[in-house]
Amino acid sequence: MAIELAPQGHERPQPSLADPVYEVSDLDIYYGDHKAVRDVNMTIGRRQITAMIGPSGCGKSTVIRCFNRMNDLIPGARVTGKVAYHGEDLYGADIDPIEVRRRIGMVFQKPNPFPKSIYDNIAYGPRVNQGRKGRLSKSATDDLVEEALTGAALWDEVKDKLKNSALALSGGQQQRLCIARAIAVKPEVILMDEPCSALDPIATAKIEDLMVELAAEFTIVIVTHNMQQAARVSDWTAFFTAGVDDAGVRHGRLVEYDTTRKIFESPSDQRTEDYITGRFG
Ligand SMILES: Nc1ncnc2c1ncn2[C@@H]1O[C@H](COP(=O)(O)OP(=O)(O)OP(=O)(O)O)[C@@H](O)[C@H]1O
Repeated sequence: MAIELAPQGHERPQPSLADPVYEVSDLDIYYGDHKAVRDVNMTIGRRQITAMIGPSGCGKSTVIRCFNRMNDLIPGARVTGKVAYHGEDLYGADIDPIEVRRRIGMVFQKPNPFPKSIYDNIAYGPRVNQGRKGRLSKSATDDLVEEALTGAALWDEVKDKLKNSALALSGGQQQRLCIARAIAVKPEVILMDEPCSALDPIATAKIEDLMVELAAEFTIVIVTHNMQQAARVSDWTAFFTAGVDDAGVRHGRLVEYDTTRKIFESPSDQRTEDYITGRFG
């Protein structure tokens, strides 16, 4: 299978971890007594696009949910090891997980707009964040809505129907709306868990282009089942797999993490090579 790396028009700077956003060390993640993922060590760089790939059940979603403490919402989920965010322990006692989730945006597999107008979907987050500082003025809100929809490459398609229900948009438009809603609160990081798996190839291509554009401003981590997608858009790729230990227990683990070029052109680990060449998974 030929895998195309960064097609024309996707010009990205050289991959760099010089400015780390996350430093993950010896991370193990449990659901109850089951250690679902073990020994994750990786650094995620600012304004890099980092893809997490691997066969079903290897723990990609479990790991990405640790990057904004979404796992806290799953009963029995807990972590050991460290997820440092700008050097600070994201799981430290003084860290407010709600604030974490406000600062680190997330886009899910299935577009999930609120059952509100397009405008209100975008205005909601900035209005909540404004909170006690008083109401956001109409013109400031209008500006924020336009800026976020433009940033998510949706403005031209919706600018004449901002009061219409978001649920009337196509799936691809809804997903771009969800991205606009995420960027409206000006996060530093956007986590995307299989953001294109419910979309057709044209809508997928638009989201891929958008990811590359957004990476000029945001740090992006994406889980994808689609290796071609990882190869096309990401700067760094983490390959996970699941294996059974001596006690017969199945754990997900990070096999190899490197630049996307290295992972797809000359992986160091045989398991990575088998996966990307389609011999496994
Ligand atoms: N909410 C949960 N409660 C208990 N176990 C879970 C939960 N979510 C995931 N797991 C387990 O954790 C392991 C990793 O699952 P996870 O969904 O993170 O893998 P994945 O690589 O994202 O899979 P997929 O590609 O199929 O989405 C699996 O063994 C799964 O059964």
